Amino acid sequence: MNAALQLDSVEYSYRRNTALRGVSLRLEPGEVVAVTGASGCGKSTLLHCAAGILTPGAGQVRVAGQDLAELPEDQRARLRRTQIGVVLQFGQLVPDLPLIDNVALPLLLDGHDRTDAHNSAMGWLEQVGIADDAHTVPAELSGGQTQRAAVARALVTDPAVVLADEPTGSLDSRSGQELLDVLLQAARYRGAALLLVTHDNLVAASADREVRLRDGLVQHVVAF
Ligand SMILES: Nc1ncnc2c1ncn2[C@@H]1O[C@H](COP(=O)(O)OP(=O)(O)OP(=O)(O)O)[C@@H](O)[C@H]1O
Repeated sequence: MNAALQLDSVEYSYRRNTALRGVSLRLEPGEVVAVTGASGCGKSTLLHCAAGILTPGAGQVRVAGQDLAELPEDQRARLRRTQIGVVLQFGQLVPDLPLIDNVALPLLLDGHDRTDAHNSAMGWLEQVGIADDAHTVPAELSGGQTQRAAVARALVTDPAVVLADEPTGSLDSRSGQELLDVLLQAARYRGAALLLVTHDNLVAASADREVRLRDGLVQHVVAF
């Protein structure tokens, strides 16, 4: 069976600054992997390569069996839109759009009917516990609420892979734990593979495996 996400010998350099030196990683559907390591070791670069935001200088990234580099641009964009959900530290929601529209956006961009998209968005807002805020704009909500909406938006297309870069980093510990629970439950419930970049040992311990990077290489892997 295809891995949900597979990285083979991925290298990436920012001009002369080499951030990844050949990282390989495989996530099965439903698996949760934490990527840890000191600041600057390459965690975010790894996540951005997995998301197709950055193109590796060498190596391969496969999502649901498809090599991102081999797809024509329009198919790659569609794969990214439908099979990869991304949650960043500060939700990245559209500020002027009510939550329901923010969450429905990936479906609308993919050509779904407006009513269906809104129904799915509402279902996800319920699942992450903020259905009452569906018609509120992000600026009027707390960081914890907007991050929940970001999780809903990342999952609304039923992606094969969810990539989260310090998703709890802007939250106090209680809101952070609640958000993590929402993310873990949602990913496991749907069978999405979850790659979680974190500095936090407690967050890492909630994963199935911890992949520790050092200077752009996998230093070691811990299975929990
Ligand atoms: N846009 C950029 N231009 C040049 N160098 C960069 C850029 N982004 C990251 N780097 C460098 O690449 C290396 C890896 O950075 P990256 O952000 O992936 O690390 P990180 O482990 O996510 O760090 P942090 O935990 O601080 O977020 C670092 O040396 C960093 O300085």
